[in-house]
Formats: sequence, structure tokens, C-alpha cells
Amino acid sequence: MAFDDPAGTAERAARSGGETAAETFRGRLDIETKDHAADLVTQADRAAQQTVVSTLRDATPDVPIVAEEDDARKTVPEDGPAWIVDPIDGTANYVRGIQFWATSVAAIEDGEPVAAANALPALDDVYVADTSTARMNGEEVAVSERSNPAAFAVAATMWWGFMGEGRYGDTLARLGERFGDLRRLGAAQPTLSLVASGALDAAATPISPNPWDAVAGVRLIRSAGGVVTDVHGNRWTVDSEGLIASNGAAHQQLVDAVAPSES
Ligand SMILES: O=P(O)(O)OC[C@H]1O[C@](O)(COP(=O)(O)O)[C@@H](O)[C@@H]1O
Ligand SMILES: [Mg+2]
Repeated sequence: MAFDDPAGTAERAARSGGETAAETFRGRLDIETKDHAADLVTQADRAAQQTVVSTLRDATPDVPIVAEEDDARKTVPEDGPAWIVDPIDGTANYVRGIQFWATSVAAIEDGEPVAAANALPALDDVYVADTSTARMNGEEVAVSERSNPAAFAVAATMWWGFMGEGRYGDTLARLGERFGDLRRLGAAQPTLSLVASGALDAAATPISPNPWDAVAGVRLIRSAGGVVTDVHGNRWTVDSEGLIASNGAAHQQLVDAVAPSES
């Protein structure tokens, strides 16, 4: 492995970026829009990214860094190691003063997520995973043991209203019919962290997420004993269509709800 202690470095970097972002949480912010009116960026996103990047560069000067903001690299290399950074995942929550946001750092090697850290400073929670174990605040966590879909809480994560043609509403309706309870929490990495800890039973989206919205959470969920696939039920990779994450107990029902056959 090209990384030396990737989980430890990811945790340090996520904590440091989270501290930078926390300094201005619920303070005065300059808010800019990106692709659409609800796609936001602030000086806090940029400052947190600088903190994370400098922590990672100090530890691993030669490892490429994929990151959401500014002119950082946006694509994950197929071969070799890379860091994947979302300085604030859940900026829309952050600017509204809602505590559910994270600084997310993942390590990937030859396309395979090998470590992850999601720091949620406003909630004082930190999720960390290596290739075998997921921890929340230092304690090992596992996906939920629920098996009855009627008892499931499923997060319809990653906003996809822009897909149009009723697909968003139709997918939510199918999830609502097949599972007991639905959530939209406003931030993908914290949502995936809750699947890893067993607080949620599943999370799903038919859109192809950005790597910084997905990779850390995928590592956390797999190390917590869960399953992450694409919309067809195939093992999830950074090139996948959609993302369906669960405790494994009703995974096919989720796949069916998110990507029904055309017939
Ligand atoms: O689970 P929800 O409510 O759809 O929220 C997920 C949202 O979180 C995000 O990961 C937030 O991303 P950023 O705040 O980093 O831009 C979005 O990609 C996604 O729309
Ligand atoms: Mg972000």
C-alpha cells in the first residue's frame, strides 16, 4: 500500500478541516451559487479545503488530491493512491445553521476505497474506517440488524429533482410504498455514515454521485458490514450509475424500487 496509516491520516485531515469550518458555522458568510440556486459555496468551504489539503500534503506529498472546490483535481485516478476530499458536505445545511454537515476525507487505491473519515464537528461525531473496521467516536459500529422492510428507515439521499419527468417523485413513492419510513437529511456523507452506524437501514440515489459525496461513506458502510451497489445491484465503484447502500437485508427490494424494469 502506498499509504502509511491512511485511516489515521484521513481522520487527522477531516478533524482539522472540520475545525476550520466550525469556526464560521452560524457566523457571517459570503454565500455564492454554483450550478443552480441551491448549489452553494462559501468561504468556509474553501478555507476548510485548504486546511485538509495542507494536512494531507504534509503527510503524503506525492499522493494526488481530488477535491470539490476551486481548481483541485476532480477525477479519481484509475491506478495508484489518491485522497478524495469534501471540505463541507452539506453546505446547504451549513449556511442554514443546521448541524448535519461533514468534512469528508477518503483514501482510494487502484479504484478501491481503503480508508475514510467523516468529521461532523457541529454534532461532535467522527466516523473513521479502515478496510476492516468502522468506528464512531472510537467505538466500533455495525450496520443495523433490521430485516423487515416495513421497519426500515431509508434515506433518499442526493438531490435528484433535476432529473425531471417525474422520476424523483416516482422513486420516492416506490420507496415509500415498500419501506416503513423515509428521510432526506441534506448531506450525503453524514447520511451514509448513519447507514454505517446502523441509525439508518439504507440510503439510495439513482444519480451518479461525485466521488467526494460517496467514497468515504462507501468505505464506512462496507467496513461496518453493509452492502453498496449501483442501481443494477452490481458492486459500487466510482464510475457506477447511482448508489444503493444498505445493511444487506432488503437490498434487492431497494434496487427494484430505485431502478424498476422498463416493462
Ligand atoms: O440526502 P440529501 O438530502 O439529498 O442531501 C444530499 C446532498 O448532499 C450533498 O452531498 C451535499 O454536497 P455539498 O454540500 O458538498 O455540495 C449533495 O450532493 C446532495 O445533494
Ligand atoms: Mg462540499
